[in-house]
Amino acid sequence: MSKYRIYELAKEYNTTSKVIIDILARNNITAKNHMSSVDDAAKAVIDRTFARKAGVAPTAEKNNGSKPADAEKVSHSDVGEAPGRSGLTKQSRSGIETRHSGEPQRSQEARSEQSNPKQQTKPVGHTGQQSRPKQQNQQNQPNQQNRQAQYNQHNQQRKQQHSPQRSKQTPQQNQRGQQSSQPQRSQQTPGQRPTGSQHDSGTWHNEGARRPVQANNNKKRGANGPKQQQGKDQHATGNPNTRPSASVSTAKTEPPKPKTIKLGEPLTVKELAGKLGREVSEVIKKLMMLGVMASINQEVDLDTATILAEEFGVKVEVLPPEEDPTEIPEIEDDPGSLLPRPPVVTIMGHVDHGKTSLLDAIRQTHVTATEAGGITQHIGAYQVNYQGKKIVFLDTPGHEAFTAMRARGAQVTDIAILVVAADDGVMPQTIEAINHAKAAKVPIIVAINKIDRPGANPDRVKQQLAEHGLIAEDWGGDTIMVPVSALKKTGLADLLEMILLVAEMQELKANPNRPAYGTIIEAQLDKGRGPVATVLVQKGTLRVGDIIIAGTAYGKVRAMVNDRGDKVKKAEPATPVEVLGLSDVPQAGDILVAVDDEKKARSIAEKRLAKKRSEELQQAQKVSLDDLFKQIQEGNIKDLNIVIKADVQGSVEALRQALVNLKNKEVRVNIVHGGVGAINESDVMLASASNALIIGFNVRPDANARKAAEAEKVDIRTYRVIYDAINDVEAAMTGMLAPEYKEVLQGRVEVRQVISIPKGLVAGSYVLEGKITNSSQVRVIRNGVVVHEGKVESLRRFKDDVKEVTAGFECGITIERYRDIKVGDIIEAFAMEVVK
Ligand SMILES: Nc1nc2c(ncn2[C@@H]2O[C@H](COP(=O)(O)OP(=O)(O)OP(=O)(O)O)[C@@H](O)[C@H]2O)c(=O)[nH]1
Repeated sequence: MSKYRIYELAKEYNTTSKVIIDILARNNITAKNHMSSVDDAAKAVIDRTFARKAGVAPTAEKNNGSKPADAEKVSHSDVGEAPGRSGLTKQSRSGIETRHSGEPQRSQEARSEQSNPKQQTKPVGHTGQQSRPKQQNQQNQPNQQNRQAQYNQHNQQRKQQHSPQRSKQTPQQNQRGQQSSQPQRSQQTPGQRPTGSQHDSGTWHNEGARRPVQANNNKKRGANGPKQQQGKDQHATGNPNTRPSASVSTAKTEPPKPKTIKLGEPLTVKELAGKLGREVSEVIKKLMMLGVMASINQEVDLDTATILAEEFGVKVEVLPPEEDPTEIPEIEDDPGSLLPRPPVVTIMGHVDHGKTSLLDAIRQTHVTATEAGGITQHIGAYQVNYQGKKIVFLDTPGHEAFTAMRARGAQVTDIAILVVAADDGVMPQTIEAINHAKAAKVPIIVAINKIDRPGANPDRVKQQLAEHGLIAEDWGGDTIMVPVSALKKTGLADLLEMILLVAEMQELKANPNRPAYGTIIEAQLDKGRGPVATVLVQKGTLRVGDIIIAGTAYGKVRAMVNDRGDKVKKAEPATPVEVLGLSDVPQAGDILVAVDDEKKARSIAEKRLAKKRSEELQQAQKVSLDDLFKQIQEGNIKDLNIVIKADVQGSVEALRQALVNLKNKEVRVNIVHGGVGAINESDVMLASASNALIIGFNVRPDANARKAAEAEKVDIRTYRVIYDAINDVEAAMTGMLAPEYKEVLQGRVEVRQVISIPKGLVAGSYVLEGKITNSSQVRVIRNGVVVHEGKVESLRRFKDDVKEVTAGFECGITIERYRDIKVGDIIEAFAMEVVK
């Protein structure tokens, strides 16, 4: 019969003597103090009690307060002594240490859950702590199997009782809790180890250090990641005390994941990932799933960014676009402030159909005649009074001006008058004019002109126009067609009446009581008056003294002159006036706006100028034979557009055929236009618009074309031999165009003695730096001035010809066809190298 001291039992169970005495007392066994001895029966009671209560904190112990140090000891030894636990990282060990030393709250919680030191092995069944029971068994010998079974059973019960969420664990997790996890662990990669440790309460505090690896693993494991996250969350939820520390460490290591982001403009994938708090790779992957292939620095438009953000569960707040500093916000007019205004009319039509004649006829009949003594001044637009109502005619016939303005965003015309000669009928430019007016959604009134002519056939004109969608009213359509004769001045009143009628239907209105807004119709630099611009005021009233900005020009209105040459102080809507006082000559179609601050006007104008310059620089990117190959390589050019001009049609065709056949894998030659005659401005404009280069064979560009080509950065190449043209284009396409050279300095030589020989002069010299060779090009410099440039004729050391002489050596140099060498001259040796 063995005897056991109370203190020995207490020591065995890592508890206090009082706990042992209390347990014995409850079992009617008396033990006075820690030195008291008890028999086997009492020992069995203690063993049973601890085995049964494993995992439950005995009240007595709670009351006594377990010793954290004890708990630590167990934990440490558990971990530290576990043989073959290489999978348990140092991190998780240190995690346990951290838990006890740095997180008293957690220790408390751990204590309360694990009052029994054996319960330190609570995570049995969790992958990270498998060896603990075993190790514990080494320490606590009796009834170990029994206790182990009881412990496991209890542990399972406890999980179910105390952690409702845990019961929701995935089967896998439950399995882990019940079975030995060794097989599972063996399946895990080292990177997965922390997952098991997650269930080890101690490792929560080490999350921060481990998280990046985990994040990686999650990425690698794909679907496993969220599951593990879920498991972790469950754990955290099931154990409220652990939650704060867990969430704190999460916040520390993971980028914040916003619920809402603000986007204002397209941004790169990298920037977007940053805003979303995601890895760039995640964003790229999601984009790929959306069918968008993008690299890290590629821009994503707002729509795509919004869809992508929503995929991540992030709401997007779209910010209004940033204000363009070169733009002046338009003033919205209150409908109540609008008053009727005169219509603005443009006359269009085919060449020689009588546009100018018609304009003149109207002006003479209704301006000069009605305004007695009035001098009609050409300012690009004029007002006509008819039946007490005003009509503004733009005195810039032809659709070029009309479309040029439209291209600049200015819509000045309310009504288009299409002049068609009754004898000639519809011609190519008539059709163009119809299309331009239609594109601008401007109503058309047809003036069938020259009805006085013997061959005039208005019905044929109507017939032809009907084919282009303009059906005369008397034919059941809605296009007003007025027969007129500009020469005989007949039908003009009818035409004006119709203009007023159409204008009335359009209900043209503007607010005269606001800062002026208008369009530049014409502008030029006047020798005496400086920049002069004709402005059609469209809204508001322009006054002398107003601060204005028009395109890149700005200034203060110094004076205004109307179409009759009168000085005026103000111009109301639909009034054309000449304006003086601008800093520069604006372009036709520029918008003129009156602003309140001259500084602001200047600043905006300067910004516009800078913008224009940068746009011009971009224009320089136009195709040219010199950089064709580079552009092809950069993928900028797939079609090489060419305009061909030649002296005869045969040459045009020959060139066209030969050039088209030059196509290769990367680029295809496309002849946008081929014509006979000198290269003119219109060829250049066409080439500019279609990013083409111009090839001229036996023709030259005229002065205007040259100027335009310079301005538009259009490459013009002229040839006298057809094969040269073909060879050049071919060479440019393959990057074999005659190379450029650059100068490379080889060395500097000082002339110290001049020796006269029968053939000429030898410069007895000393190479100061670098070298000079017998094939060097040389520059003779005297007192800093270049006095000669040529080539080395001979290079000698003593009496021998040498190929080169380097720094620190003397030599004799003769220079081709140069005899004026002097002592003290510096000879610069250089070579021309090909620029790659
Ligand atoms: N018989 C007759 N001749 C006219 C009439 N109108 C214009 N002409 C003549 O037609 C020719 C061309 O007239 P323009 O007014 O210069 O024609 P346009 O359309 O302005 O021509 P471009 O400015 O070159 O486009 C001139 O010789 C005019 O005298 C008309 O009503 N009857």
